[in-house]
Amino acid sequence: MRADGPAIVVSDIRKSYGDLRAVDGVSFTVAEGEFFGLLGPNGAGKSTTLEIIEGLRKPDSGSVRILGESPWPRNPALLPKMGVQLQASSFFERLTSKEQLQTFGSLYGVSRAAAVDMLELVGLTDKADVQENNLSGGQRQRLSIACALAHDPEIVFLDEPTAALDPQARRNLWDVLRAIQARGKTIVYTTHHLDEAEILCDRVAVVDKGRVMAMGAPAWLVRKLDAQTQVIVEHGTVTVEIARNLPGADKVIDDGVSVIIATNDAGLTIKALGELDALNKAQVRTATLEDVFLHLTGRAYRE
Ligand SMILES: Nc1ncnc2c1ncn2[C@@H]1O[C@H](COP(=O)(O)OP(=O)(O)OP(=O)(O)O)[C@@H](O)[C@H]1O
Repeated sequence: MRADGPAIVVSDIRKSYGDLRAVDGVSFTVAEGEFFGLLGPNGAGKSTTLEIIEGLRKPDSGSVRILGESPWPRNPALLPKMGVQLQASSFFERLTSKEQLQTFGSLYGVSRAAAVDMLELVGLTDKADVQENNLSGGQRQRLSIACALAHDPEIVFLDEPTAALDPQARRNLWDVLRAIQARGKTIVYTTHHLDEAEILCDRVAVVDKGRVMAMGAPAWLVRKLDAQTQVIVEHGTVTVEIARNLPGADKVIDDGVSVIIATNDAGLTIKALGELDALNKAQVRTATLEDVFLHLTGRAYRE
């Protein structure tokens, strides 16, 4: 039963492997059309959480509802509504990109033309007749996302789709993910790239050691930290003495290249620097999700 409720409801799921609590009481909801990120370092429990939600793994306890239904035990009614891309993608041998998509699509009775449309969405139209083994890593990743979308599901699960890609391929894939969301799909994805999650996700759950440490819009999580802003001006522009006396300024460091001013009121500090004509080449660094992670766990984030 479901009357426009959330697309996904996860309630207190747990999964242990022997003594290891891989998922230790995780709960969250995802709204329809939302881009939701599970993020955290390697081994945090993201994949296990995702696989439980996808109905690929049975939780020790807790429950999951997808579009109002339970994905476990295997629920055939849900399969056409879900697109799943696993961390290790597998393709049919020796088929071209187009044939891969048509084959995946045919499993769900999708027309050959509709399946091929997905090639355009992921920017692979010009590789339609290229065999999968001749694609680059980034292109193969895009093909595997297209295969997860071949049957036009409502919800798309992507496990580390940007892992192992170079920075350029990663950015290209961001455009693909945004295009998928623009089609109204609900996206749940895992990543260990905090910068990427900050840019792409409507909301994130920061996961560490099987637990959700914080959840919300990235900008909200960062703002809630109430961290200092750093205003960085070129060395020689202002002296440390002057910088320390600027309104809002707290700590000041001169490292010989820059004068770094940690401020509690960036607006006031920048205004005063402007009046001193000291803003040429200035940079402003605000807190990021990395600072949120550090604050939550007491350890620096390692990708
Ligand atoms: N089948 C399994 N048997 C035993 N331990 C497992 C199994 N699957 C996962 N684990 C362990 O559970 C923990 C969580 O793993 P999981 O793959 O969910 O983390 P993750 O956050 O997705 O990490 P990664 O980004 O490296 O994939 C890890 O310590 C992992 O070694």
